[in-house]
Amino acid sequence: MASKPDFTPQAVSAPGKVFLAGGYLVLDRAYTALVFGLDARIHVHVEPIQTKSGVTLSEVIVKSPQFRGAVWEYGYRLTEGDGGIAVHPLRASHDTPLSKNPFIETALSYALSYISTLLPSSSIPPTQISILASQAYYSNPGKPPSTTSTSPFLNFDVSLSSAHKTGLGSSAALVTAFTASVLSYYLPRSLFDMTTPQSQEILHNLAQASHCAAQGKVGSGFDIASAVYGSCFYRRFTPSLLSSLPAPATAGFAPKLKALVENTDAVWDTEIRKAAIEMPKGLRLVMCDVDCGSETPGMVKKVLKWREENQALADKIWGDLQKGNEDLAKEITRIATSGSGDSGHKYAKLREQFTKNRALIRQMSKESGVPIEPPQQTALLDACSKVPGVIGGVVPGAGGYDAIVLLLEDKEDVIGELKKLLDGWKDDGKGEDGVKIGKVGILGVREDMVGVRKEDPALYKEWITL
Ligand SMILES: Nc1ncnc2c1ncn2[C@@H]1O[C@H](COP(=O)(O)OP(=O)(O)O)[C@@H](O)[C@H]1O
Ligand SMILES: C[C@@](O)(CCOP(=O)(O)OP(=O)(O)O)CC(=O)O
Repeated sequence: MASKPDFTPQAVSAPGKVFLAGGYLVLDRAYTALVFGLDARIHVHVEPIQTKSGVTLSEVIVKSPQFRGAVWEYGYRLTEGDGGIAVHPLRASHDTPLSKNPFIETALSYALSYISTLLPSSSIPPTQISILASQAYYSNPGKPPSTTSTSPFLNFDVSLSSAHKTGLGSSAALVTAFTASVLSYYLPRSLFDMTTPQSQEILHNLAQASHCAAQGKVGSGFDIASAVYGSCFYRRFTPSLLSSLPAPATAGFAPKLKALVENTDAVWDTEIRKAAIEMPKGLRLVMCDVDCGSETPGMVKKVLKWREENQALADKIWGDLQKGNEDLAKEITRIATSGSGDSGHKYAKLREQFTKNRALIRQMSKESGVPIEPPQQTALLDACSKVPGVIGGVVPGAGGYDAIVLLLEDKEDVIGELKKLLDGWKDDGKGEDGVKIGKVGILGVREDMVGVRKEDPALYKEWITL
């Protein structure tokens, strides 16, 4: 077995996402989705553990230093019966409560278990891992860590559980960057090199498996796919391909995980088309965070139940939307690759496509009784779409009250006008559901075509305390 001669710090970042088209449809393999990676990233840095006493315990310490009290300590050991590496949370002292982070714990146990199938367990020494996230993932205002700081990361000065998420897919970006940095740290380049398609596939499969396990459900996986590959056209994997995987630390977990990750049985049927999507020069995405107290749990369940009970009508809407989504992607990419025409005319078809797709989403909303594009969001999207230079917009992903995404000309005056509209935006209170939306703010993010990426470990100097 080839193990690494030395362990040098490694760092990897992965992007968040915005789902421009294909929400709900993507849950079914017969349909696809159009998802953009964002320039908001989660970074993970891995280095040898700094022990004061010189005693080496099988321990991994994970810190998220932008948040209060965000430290998780884990013990790990190789289990019998090919169960892989078991990871168990440790208490820093007897009187501190155990703090859980299922995404970290699961990503760690899956990554170490996979590594244990390639290296002897004596080649898995303890490490210290730090997580750093872009401001845009949270709406809490951050502060520089010191007055002389040059770091791009901010201190949120709240606990992670009280931070307010903006919905860019933090757990998927975290699991992807975490898995990639741990594999890059322990494995020699001959076994894992993130720049190769083979290693990206290994990363994708491993991150999908651990993200699903941590979430306790098999989602469509679009958020992991975009964290690994960046902006793409996505068709999901068959959900049952994960069902034969035993739980970590139970007999046979490690070889089954290896076969799944390396796709030995050719079970993965995910389709990721990067070439199908390109952002035209001079256009960009803008995401707006809508302040809204109401949350709508179970939207996905309700939509799927309605679809099951109204197959014929649902098939018609799903089919029309699929065509609309494909046309949208084609038109965006056509403009990106041909680029001709004056700007007013050039975007006419694209504008029309947004309008058509939104009408179908509203039909889906109305028929299923689920507020995917509720009237409050219709009013907001209509007003934004009238700002000169804004081409169109949609409620991203599952929809609801909490966000919109707009495609617009990347010019300061267009953003300026949009900001003016949003600063003065007031819900007219006419929504029959009684939900009133509050302030609407522009998030500091835009699309990014690049997926997972190696970073310079020096970027985190100010955050990594000995
Ligand atoms: N910066 C971070 N540091 C550590 N864990 C994080 C961080 N950001 C997100 N997480 C983990 O991801 C979880 C949020 O995931 P989830 O609820 O699925 O939201 P999202 O839609 O942003 O993915 C958090 O509870 C935490 O476990
Ligand atoms: C409904 C969906 O198709 C899309 C949900 O998209 P969001 O962008 O709303 O995603 P979250 O990160 O889970 O909040 C469900 C899915 O594909 O998993």
